[in-house]
Amino acid sequence: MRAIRQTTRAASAAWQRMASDLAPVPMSAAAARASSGLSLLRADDAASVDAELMSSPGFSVDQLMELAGLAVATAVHKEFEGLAAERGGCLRVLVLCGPGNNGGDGLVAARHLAHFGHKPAVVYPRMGSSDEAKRLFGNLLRQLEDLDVPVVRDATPYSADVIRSSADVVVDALFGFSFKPPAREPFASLLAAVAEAASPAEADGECVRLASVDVPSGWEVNDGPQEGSPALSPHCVVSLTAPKPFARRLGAATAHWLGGRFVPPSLARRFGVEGYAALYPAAEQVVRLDPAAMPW
Ligand SMILES: NC(=O)C1=CN([C@@H]2O[C@H](COP(=O)(O)OP(=O)(O)OC[C@H]3O[C@@H](n4cnc5c(N)ncnc54)[C@H](OP(=O)(O)O)[C@@H]3O)[C@@H](O)[C@H]2O)[C@@H](O)CC1
Ligand SMILES: [K+]
Repeated sequence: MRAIRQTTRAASAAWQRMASDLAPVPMSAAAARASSGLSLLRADDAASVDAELMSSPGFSVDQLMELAGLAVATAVHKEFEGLAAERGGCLRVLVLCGPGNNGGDGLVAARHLAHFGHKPAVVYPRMGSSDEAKRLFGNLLRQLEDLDVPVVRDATPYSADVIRSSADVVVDALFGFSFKPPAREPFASLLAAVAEAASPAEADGECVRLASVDVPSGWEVNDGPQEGSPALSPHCVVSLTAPKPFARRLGAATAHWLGGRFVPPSLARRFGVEGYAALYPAAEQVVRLDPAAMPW
């Protein structure tokens, strides 16, 4: 009898061990995001994806920038279609371009916005000084000149009032995933002016609409707005390749678009971002993300 009880106890313990092995283990939030392929791309991983695209699939920076800038222009056009209709179909778009590739995306976007029938103007205070930067950005500037898009190199006249009176929409292409806060001049003053111009003016509640390319400039890529520096509140963000972790800090009122539909699945999988490809409808180059459907 005692032997039977011992055998029964041993069997029950073995069963409990087996049952606990089979029970679903609660997933960490990060593991859940990775398994859905909808991870957020931290700044250093975004730089790695960029570098790998240019080494292993052999993309040139011109190719990627062209697709990124076209996605930005398309998202801006779609997001502000209602406003454009109120303005007779043509928006005055002030495109603020920084010294790196985020600024290059802005130069490309300005060209496509002109082709879409809008009226872009570019502020481009500082261009990279390497031979490669001079070639790449020099070509983009010449292409804008051919379309009679004005390019201003001095940012100092751009106060909040000047921005409000000269633009319906501001495209913020000042800094992307390589930004390290705090912003230095002349960008710090320009950011303060844009932040003010994009907040409803007390007098009439009118403000320019602000679209940020990849990252709202001045925000830390992984952590979001920084205390003590002017924080942009964009109406719309166009993430490229995959959203970065700052996306958790976007308010519900901010439209979030995704573009940069060029990452091969094998590379995307290695960074847990392969799920974004399925969100694009048919041949669209951009998709408006539904925050409720994102695991972050
Ligand atoms: N695969 C993709 O997704 C693709 C991404 N693309 C785009 O590239 C973007 C990343 O471009 P990126 O690496 O050139 O860097 P970006 O953020 O433009 O800025 C670097 C510049 O800013 C400067 N700078 C930094 N901090 C500063 C400060 N506090 N105050 C003042 N200046 C400061 C820095 O100067 P430095 O500090 O080095 O002197 C340097 O000159 C990415 O977000 C996306 O938009 C597409 O074009 C192609 C495909
Ligand atoms: K930006």
